[in-house]
Amino acid sequence: MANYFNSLPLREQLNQLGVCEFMDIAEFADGVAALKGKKVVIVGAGAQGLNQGLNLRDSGLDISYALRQEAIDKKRDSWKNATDNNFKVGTFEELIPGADVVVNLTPDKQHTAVVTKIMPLMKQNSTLLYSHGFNIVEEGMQIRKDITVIMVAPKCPGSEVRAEYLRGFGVPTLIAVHPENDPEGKGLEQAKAYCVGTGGHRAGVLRSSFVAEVKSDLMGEQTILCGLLQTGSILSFDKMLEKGIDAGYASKLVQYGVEVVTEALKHGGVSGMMDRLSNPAKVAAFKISEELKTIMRPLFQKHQDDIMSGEFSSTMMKDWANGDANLLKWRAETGETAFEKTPAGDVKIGEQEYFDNYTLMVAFIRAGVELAFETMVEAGIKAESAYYESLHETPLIANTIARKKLFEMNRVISDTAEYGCYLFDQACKPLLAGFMKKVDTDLVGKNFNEGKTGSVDNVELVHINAILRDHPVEVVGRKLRKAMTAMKAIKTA
Ligand SMILES: NC(=O)C1=CN([C@@H]2O[C@H](COP(=O)(O)OP(=O)(O)OC[C@H]3O[C@@H](n4cnc5c(N)ncnc54)[C@H](OP(=O)(O)O)[C@@H]3O)[C@@H](O)[C@H]2O)C=CC1
Ligand SMILES: CC[C@](O)(C(C)=O)C(=O)O
Ligand SMILES: [Mg+2]
Ligand SMILES: [Mg+2]
Repeated sequence: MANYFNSLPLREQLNQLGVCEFMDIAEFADGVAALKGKKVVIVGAGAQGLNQGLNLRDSGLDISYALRQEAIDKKRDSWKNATDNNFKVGTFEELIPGADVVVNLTPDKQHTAVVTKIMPLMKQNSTLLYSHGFNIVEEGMQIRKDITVIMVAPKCPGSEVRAEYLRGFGVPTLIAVHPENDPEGKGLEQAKAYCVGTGGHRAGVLRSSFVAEVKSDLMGEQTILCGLLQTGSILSFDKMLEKGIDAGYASKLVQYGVEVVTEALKHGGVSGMMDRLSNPAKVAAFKISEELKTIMRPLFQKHQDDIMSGEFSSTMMKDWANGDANLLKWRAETGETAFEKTPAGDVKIGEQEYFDNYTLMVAFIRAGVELAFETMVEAGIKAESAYYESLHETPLIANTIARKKLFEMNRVISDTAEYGCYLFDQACKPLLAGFMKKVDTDLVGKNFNEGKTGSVDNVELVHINAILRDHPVEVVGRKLRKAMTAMKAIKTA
């Protein structure tokens, strides 16, 4: 097998990279009809598998789980997830032959092995569904030509796919049909029906391509969504300890601060988040984030370049072949950081205090969101796709850090995302060493406004507000958030 993207002529690469059409909710008027009465068999009952299955069943679809024999024999978590929720569970041999749609929600590193096993069992003209295009695009998996291959990719961790559905909302989703496998032309209707079943149509759906989804998803998860939230959290906590801030306070500020700060992002974009600062703090955060953008831009561009060229995928696949040596090493190192090992203190921190005492995280998030968006767009990814991957998903990842720190984030995201997150973190921390030397407690741990005159140059402030509001991520964001009519605010800590 060879990297599918690299096998395409440049013209077709750009064509598939540029597939991105915001779908009007009226296009989902048929609901789940295209899959009603069909047998949908999910392979894998993990973060995505279980939560998508719960939503799909609640949406009236026939859902069962095909698990590995050993998972059944040893009653592993996947078996417990499925049986505890009263789903029918069977082996590949028992369930795949009768399936109309087989949903592959196993880890990316297992896809080739899993698809090789299940494809011979799949009936003629059935459908294979992915939630990430890595196996098709980066590994170049060839699927039997009578099988329809589609993708429904939630831009969100599995736990939030379920949580937002239960709130009556959903998560932004990319849907796609693999152009090499749509023999009966039914792929798009089935992908739309599946998307309705997960609730994604309520949050916003992009008709995308396998190529566009992979190249944007890998970039978002490695940089702003996971990598920078990890690096920013660890550096912020270490700086507060260095400066003598109480460890319990520091831990709570970092663990819950990213959720509180990004909740403002969710509703008002970058400018909405920045507006929560005092004007003097906003000016400072703007200047700091400009400096952060300058320092980190080459790293963001390297990640995007390596994703486009296939260098990232081949590097990660070498680690797969080496028993996940780096993944496991970096996971262990993260677990040993002071932030991860220090419990949040039993201390009251008001919602506004998270903004006033954590200006640094606001600066990190503005820099990361804009950098990720700018880098994706300059690489040919369309603005709507870049928005979902750089801004909209950030608060949903922050929710996982608030739950149980970086451990929880890295547990619920995919192994692919976890590997990319560590890859970024390993490079970004030393890159920011010089910058962090200048950071003091007014930016992290104490109220920025304390002991300051509070004066602001009005002309400068008007200029900064215009720059923030006119950034392309804000322009596309205002349009997409308008479509998310049912989005619910969450009760933050
Ligand atoms: N995590 C996320 O939030 C997101 C993930 N995705 C994509 O969704 C897919 C699934 O990811 P995710 O939910 O994180 O995966 P998880 O690691 O959470 O779950 C994997 C599931 O697959 C099973 N499994 C593992 N290896 C095999 C195998 N060789 N054969 C059969 N079953 C196997 C596991 O059960 P057991 O080991 O017990 O057999 C488990 O139930 C990936 O393609 C990922 O990129 C997309 C968007 C977000
Ligand atoms: C952000 C990581 C992710 O892409 C996701 C939850 O969307 C993943 O692969 O887990
Ligand atoms: Mg993703
Ligand atoms: Mg991903």
